Amino acid sequence: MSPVIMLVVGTRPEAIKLAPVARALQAQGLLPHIVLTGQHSQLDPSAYGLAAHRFTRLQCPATGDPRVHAEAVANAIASLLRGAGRPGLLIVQGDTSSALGGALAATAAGVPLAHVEAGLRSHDLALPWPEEGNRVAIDRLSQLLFAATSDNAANLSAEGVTGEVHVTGNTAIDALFDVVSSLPPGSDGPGLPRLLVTCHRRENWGAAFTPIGLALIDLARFAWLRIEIVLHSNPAMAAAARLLLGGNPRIRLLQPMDHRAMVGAMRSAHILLSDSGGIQEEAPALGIPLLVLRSTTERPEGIATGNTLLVGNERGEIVHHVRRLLEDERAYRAMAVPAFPFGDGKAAPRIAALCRQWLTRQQTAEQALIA
Ligand SMILES: CC(=O)N[C@@H]1[C@@H](OP(=O)(O)OP(=O)(O)OC[C@H]2O[C@@H](n3ccc(=O)[nH]c3=O)[C@H](O)[C@@H]2O)O[C@H](CO)[C@@H](O)[C@@H]1O
Repeated sequence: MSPVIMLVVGTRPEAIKLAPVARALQAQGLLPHIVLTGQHSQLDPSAYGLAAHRFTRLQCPATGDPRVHAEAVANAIASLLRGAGRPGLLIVQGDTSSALGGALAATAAGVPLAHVEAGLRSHDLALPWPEEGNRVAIDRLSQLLFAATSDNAANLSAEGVTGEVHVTGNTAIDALFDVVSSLPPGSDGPGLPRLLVTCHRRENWGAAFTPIGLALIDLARFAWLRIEIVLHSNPAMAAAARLLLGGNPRIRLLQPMDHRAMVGAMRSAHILLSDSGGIQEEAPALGIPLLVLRSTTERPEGIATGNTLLVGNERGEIVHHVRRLLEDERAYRAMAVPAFPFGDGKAAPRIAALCRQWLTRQQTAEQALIA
């Protein structure tokens, strides 16, 4: 019987980034077992190709305190691991409380742990919170660490992690390429310049969203600028956006969309304004300038290639940087050259091959012990 590989999925980005890994593991003759934690309760596995695999749904919806949620996920997965079909490897992705819960459960059960998107660091435990602390802890516990970039691997080496580190690229680019190859050619044409916005990070919740919203209202005075904000499944963020922007005829509020529609929307945008981690990886590959609504990032590679720029969440700064890109053709073009610092779209097959090799080595070592 081929080894079972358990993959923990709690949120939309984890589904997007682990679906290519599940497919690649299957191609290696391994058996993916998707564990849906319920952190994003509306997550539909079939929307990401995950329903093709064996999957188990846990009832661990996100809670106000991510530490409480991580513990709930850890307990739920621990009981799974005590049951039949103990996996040869448990894989988590990124930095959510679902990922941390999976890592804690695997470690407690003595199940080997692999981390996809290992080594991302803002080097500030308070920002983003709790993600920076989650990913440091997960990396400390992992036997296999799949770093997207050499910068990420250097972070791991500096921390003296004990697991095996491999630079593989980020599977976000695998997923992006899959989607782009399925989209009709070209975008919806030049049209009016489109500013596409997403905003969901904890540090931009509540009152912190106000300056961002006011900046969009300021920018909406340019009648020739089409502004669209894609709402997030997080009810707090959607409510804040509706309250501040809902009545503005020049700002369209869009419902969360599936990944294919989102990539299509990003590809036809003139400028992206977002606090998203995944969009920081996708924008350079799409060649769409991205202004990041954060004061720090664990993805400095996109800044180094000139595709992304940190603008924070101050009203004046946001307006200034959007206007600069709209009015300064040279500045715009400098940010609009496609670049691939986060990978070549082949990260998932690399990760799957490395998992296969690691399992084979483990089996050989165990047999040698018995012999
Ligand atoms: C601190 C931090 O940065 N943490 C990140 C956070 O993920 P995130 O910030 O990337 O989260 P989002 O922005 O929600 O997702 C983005 C993806 O969703 C697609 N999208 C967007 C809107 C929509 O309507 N439909 C869509 O399909 C979009 O194209 C993109 O691919 O947690 C992940 C898991 O641990 C981490 O990996 C990741 O570091």
